Amino acid sequence: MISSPRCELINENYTAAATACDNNRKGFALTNFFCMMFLFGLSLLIVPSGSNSLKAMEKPVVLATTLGAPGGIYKCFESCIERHFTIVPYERFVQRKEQFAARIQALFVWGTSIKVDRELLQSLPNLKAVVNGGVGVDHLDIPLINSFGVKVSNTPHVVDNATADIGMCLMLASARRIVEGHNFSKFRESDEFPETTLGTDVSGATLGIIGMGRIGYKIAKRAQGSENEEKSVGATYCVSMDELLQKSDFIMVVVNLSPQTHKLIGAKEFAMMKPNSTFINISRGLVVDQDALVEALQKKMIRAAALDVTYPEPLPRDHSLLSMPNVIVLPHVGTHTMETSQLMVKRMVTNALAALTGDQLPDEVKA
Ligand SMILES: O=CC(=O)O
Repeated sequence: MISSPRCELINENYTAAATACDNNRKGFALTNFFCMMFLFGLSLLIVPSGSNSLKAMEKPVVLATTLGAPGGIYKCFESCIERHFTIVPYERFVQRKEQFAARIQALFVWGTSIKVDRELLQSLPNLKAVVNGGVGVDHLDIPLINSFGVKVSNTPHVVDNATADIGMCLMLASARRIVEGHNFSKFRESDEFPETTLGTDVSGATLGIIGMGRIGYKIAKRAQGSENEEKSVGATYCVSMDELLQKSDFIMVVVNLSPQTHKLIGAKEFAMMKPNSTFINISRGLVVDQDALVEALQKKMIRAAALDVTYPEPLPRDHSLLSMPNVIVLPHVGTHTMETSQLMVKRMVTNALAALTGDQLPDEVKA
């Protein structure tokens, strides 16, 4: 077991983790950039549906981008928003800007579904808040948005469990070659599963978590399954990032994207990993040097990779990562459960209402 000075383990604001990150990537002093190793048992070292006109509208008007395809699952959440607001779908806004622009008071965005740039901000003179569904706000230029007198919020806390779950799913699925087995069963070209390689045990393995904020902690809980901060989860703070990379069987990246974490994991880091290790990314694609990841896999410096996030998203169809049987790639669905999405929409509504009444936004993200 390895120990280092105790850090503030649970960071109440996930986004603050980046700010708190050590700027000095060289030598990897991990002051606030929580890095854990576990030995665990798994030992851890619109528009309102009918009307086109806004004349008769009494509720405040918000601009909303669709979650998924237009008319897709986002529809389920409209009623939650429409209880308080009249929704102008972004697609409609684009066609009839002059009709809607002056009335819009809040902008509901999901990740990169819409570019909140100067041009858009200039076109919305009465905008008070950009409410983001999800915790990561790396796609938003907060200083720019704030310079228009517009506040920004995200949805921390409510995404933690779903995101931790996807990390565990990816770890288990990669370790036990679930996707390969599934693809063989469904699409097989011969009747023999190509056991050119075997899976690897999760029980008794060491999981290194890079980014010990709320989500990292939830992952630790799942991996260990017991009770009191790091002790309870069987965690040991690494003295250094190098140590984590060298000793972990599974390395899971959970940091948010910031200038300090951009390409945090690159050739040097992959070179330190064990040949039987599995690399898992549930944060943002740009936290990893993807070319270095491809090379590490091609040269068998690591066993496998499992990614919920890439850059770009989705990857081009001919991207090397997509043709590797030992790589799982998901389309960034870490928070995509019905329950979590519903909680996110509720938080977005709460934040938008606060902005409109001039109250403090409960989840305001400051630059
Ligand atoms: O990617 C998901 C989020 O930022 O919550």
